[in-house]
Amino acid sequence: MSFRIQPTPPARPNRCQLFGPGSRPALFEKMAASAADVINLDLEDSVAPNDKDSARANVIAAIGAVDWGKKTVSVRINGLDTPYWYRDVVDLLEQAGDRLDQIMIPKVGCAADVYAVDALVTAIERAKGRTKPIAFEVIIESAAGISHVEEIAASSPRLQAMSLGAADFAASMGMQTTGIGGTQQDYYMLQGGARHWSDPWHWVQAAIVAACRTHGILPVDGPFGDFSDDEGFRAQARRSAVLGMVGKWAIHPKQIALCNEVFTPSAAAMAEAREILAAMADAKARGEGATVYKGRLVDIASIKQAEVIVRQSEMIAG
Ligand SMILES: CC(C)(COP(=O)(O)OP(=O)(O)OC[C@H]1O[C@@H](n2cnc3c(N)ncnc32)[C@H](O)[C@@H]1OP(=O)(O)O)[C@@H](O)C(=O)NCCC(=O)NCCSC(=O)C[C@H](O)C(=O)O
Ligand SMILES: [Mg+2]
Repeated sequence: MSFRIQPTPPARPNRCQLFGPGSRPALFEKMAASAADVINLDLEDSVAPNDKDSARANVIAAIGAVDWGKKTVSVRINGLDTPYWYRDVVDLLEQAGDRLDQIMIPKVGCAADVYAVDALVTAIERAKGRTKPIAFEVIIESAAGISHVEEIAASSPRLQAMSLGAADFAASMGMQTTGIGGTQQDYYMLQGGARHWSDPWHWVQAAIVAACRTHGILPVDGPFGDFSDDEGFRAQARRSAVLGMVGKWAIHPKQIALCNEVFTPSAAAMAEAREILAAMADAKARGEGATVYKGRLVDIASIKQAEVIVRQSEMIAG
């Protein structure tokens, strides 16, 4: 146990991050009208190289023109291994108005990647007199990224969220799959001739959650490619929520309600959390640190567990 108090992550809903290509401006109003908490306007991998300049211009215009309501507005810039990223940052910071909340940095491999973007953003903010600091979110989607996940989580006070990008991650790791997240047919164990599927994303998600929780960052699950498979999405999202992730990406509007369903504590979960808090308040009044709730042990750690559910629910309710 450390004497340091675990930092609290940003208190904003992040159940669903809806992506849309910057090269499809016809989608922007639909994204704004959706029930997603975070909007990710993409300049990176959903935009073809010939469309990079026009996509950037579309996004800058839309940030000011569209009514985004209370959503967090984030733009995914191009990777630091491309010739596009510096122009993304310069044009966004110089031309987009204050409605821009966040920049998403893809394919982060080490803390210095975030430092480089931070230096450029800081210089432009000062030069242009921008008073609202731009927040960062990063994607862990490479072998280097997961190897350096803890230093990345500690890399900048601007950093608010960290996502797993399962597609690029799989490619970087040389994983034998073309699926984006979810069950992998060949990842199973045999017992008595029966196949038991395991979760190849589990270890990387757990590493991301631990790094995020250590540094007060929101851990987020990335894309689930098969947007026709609602049950597959739910299963993946539920596993992520149990591991401590606060939300997931939607790459199609069909997935927004699924995200919100899984990452909003249910009425039953809330009722149980409140009952545990009440049981522990009674125990405290009796001078006890532990008691029995529905036939099982609850103690002072149970208060913290119940408070996670209550805080999530209250924050979402606003
Ligand atoms: C996946 C899509 C290309 C599908 O587009 P489309 O064929 O137009 O879908 P539908 O015809 O089924 O659309 C039905 C209606 O919904 C609207 N729509 C579609 N997409 C969106 C959206 N993203 N936001 C809001 N509204 C949307 C359509 O206009 C239809 O509306 P209507 O006609 O009025 O009924 C497309 O969804 C898409 O481009 N999705 C986002 C792709 C993206 O951004 N990808 C990047 C993130 S994933 C990634 O990069 C991998 C990651 O980095 C990793 O490494 O893992
Ligand atoms: Mg990617």
